[in-house]
Amino acid sequence: MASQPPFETNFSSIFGSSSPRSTSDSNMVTPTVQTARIKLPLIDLSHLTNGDEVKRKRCVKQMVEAAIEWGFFQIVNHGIPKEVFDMMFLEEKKLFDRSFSEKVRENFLDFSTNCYRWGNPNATSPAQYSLSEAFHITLGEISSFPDDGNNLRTTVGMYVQEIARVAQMICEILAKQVNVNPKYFKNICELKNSFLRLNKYHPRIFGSEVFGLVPHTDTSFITILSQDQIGGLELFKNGQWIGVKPCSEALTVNIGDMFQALSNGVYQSVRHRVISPVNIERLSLAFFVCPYLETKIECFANPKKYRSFSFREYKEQSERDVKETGDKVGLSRFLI
Ligand SMILES: O=C(O)CCC(=O)C(=O)O
Ligand SMILES: [Fe+2]
Repeated sequence: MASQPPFETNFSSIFGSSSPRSTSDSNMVTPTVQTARIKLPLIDLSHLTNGDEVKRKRCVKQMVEAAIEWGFFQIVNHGIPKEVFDMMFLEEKKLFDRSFSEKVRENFLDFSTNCYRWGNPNATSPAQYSLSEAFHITLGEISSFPDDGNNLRTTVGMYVQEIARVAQMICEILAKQVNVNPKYFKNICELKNSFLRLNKYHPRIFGSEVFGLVPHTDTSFITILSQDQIGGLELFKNGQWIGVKPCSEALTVNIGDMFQALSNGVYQSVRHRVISPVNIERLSLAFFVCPYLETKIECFANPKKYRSFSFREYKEQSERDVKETGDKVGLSRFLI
């Protein structure tokens, strides 16, 4: 049974028969606006705990500067064993290799409704279509996962526990620098609304104007991404798209909308996208640190840039905007 979603049929049913096809030419072309491939600021987390106060302060400073200037950085020496990633990527691959008809089935592996996503049913133009599939797994549902003999539950549980520890440390550091009580992020593992998104990008079958994942900002406080060595992630900075070089052993961290709001716009939730790989698949794992739905997001600075709102309000507004326009409007809706 085929595991791949019917992207081509779906695409032509949304956009008609004029779907952009890949040609040998367009296979070679990356979107015209991309200009450079860079290494993000690389932060060595071992300096936070090795007892050298000068190095610890320098490490904190680097992280804060990266969050302000780039909204993105990479971290190494985070303390998560390589085997944890190897096991998680293996389980991710096995999950995506299940047949498409199984993956779309209601209650597949007891996952929550709408946890499996592919394409983009709300796309109003090819540039809003994503040539990828994803599973969203919230922390809250991991404990109720069935043990189906495939190690999925134990592996996801172990992965999330490790990532959440690193996420909490980063959130606390970033919070302190913008006068938010670090306790705000205490017990991230208890934050049942945080979730893991498993992404699978398919080899390019349409023209290069169809992305692996459409340009977006993350709704989270921060997102921690683990990716293979294929590459394709790009971020928007100073009016141009910049490709991020994958760096082995490193995790990519980016600021999401909630931290931009909480920091009164000091930290940047930067738009990013994924370019479809050519002739190869790409897997990634994104962990999104999110609050409870009723959590009020309110910055402590004055004058305030954004009015306060609940996370539920933000998500519902974004969902409405995506349905109506194919794209989320985001924080600009909450400017004072
Ligand atoms: O896979 C990637 O490189 C990025 C994933 C991403 O941006 C997301 O899941 O929000
Ligand atoms: Fe993202």
